[in-house]
Amino acid sequence: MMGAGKTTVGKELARRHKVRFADCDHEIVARTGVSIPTIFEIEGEAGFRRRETQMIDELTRESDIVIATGGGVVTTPANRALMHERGIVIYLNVPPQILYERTRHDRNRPLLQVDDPRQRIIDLHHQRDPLYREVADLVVDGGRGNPGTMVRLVEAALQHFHKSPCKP
Ligand SMILES: Nc1ncnc2c1ncn2[C@@H]1O[C@H](COP(=O)(O)OP(=O)(O)O)[C@@H](O)[C@H]1O
Ligand SMILES: O=C(O)C1=C[C@@H](OP(=O)(O)O)[C@@H](O)[C@H](O)C1
Ligand SMILES: [Mg+2]
Repeated sequence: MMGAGKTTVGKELARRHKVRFADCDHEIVARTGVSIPTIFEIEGEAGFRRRETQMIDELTRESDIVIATGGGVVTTPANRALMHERGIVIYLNVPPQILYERTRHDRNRPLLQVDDPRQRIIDLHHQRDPLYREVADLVVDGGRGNPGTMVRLVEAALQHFHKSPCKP
């Protein structure tokens, strides 16, 4: 979910393991030359989702990479299939109240620019939680732990996890 720490934790995880890090949103911004809110404004959420699917397809072809997705990536079935087939998918599960506290001052997430962002987060979390669980290989529960703690929880979960390579 937005505010779970995908960008922060993913970057640190990649740094510690000396592999490339890519943030799907940042890659889209770099390619289009405009911000996420501007893409939503001009092309709507549907336009953003098309760009997101294109980027997930590109990034998941790479090896030795940690990819932070945007929180809405799971709403597109094609993305769920690509992630599941090509990667080890980690769901950072963080309670809505903490997600709200972390995102309340940020203006860069168009879906939260509403009258009641706290309720919006509760609703999105409720809708998406089953999808996150469907696609995830690992669920890491995080709440008050700092980013370093989250990175170590992810590493511990990965240590005991082995996924067979995908079939051609
Ligand atoms: N474990 C954590 N503890 C405290 N703050 C965090 C933690 N993880 C992320 N943050 C902060 O929360 C905000 C959102 O984090 P971010 O990595 O952008 O989340 P996401 O990419 O999942 O939306 C940032 O300000 C970040 O510094
Ligand atoms: O949850 C979502 O639908 C979104 C999450 C955002 O990324 P973060 O999860 O990194 O905030 C970004 O992709 C866009 O604003 C939409
Ligand atoms: Mg992010």
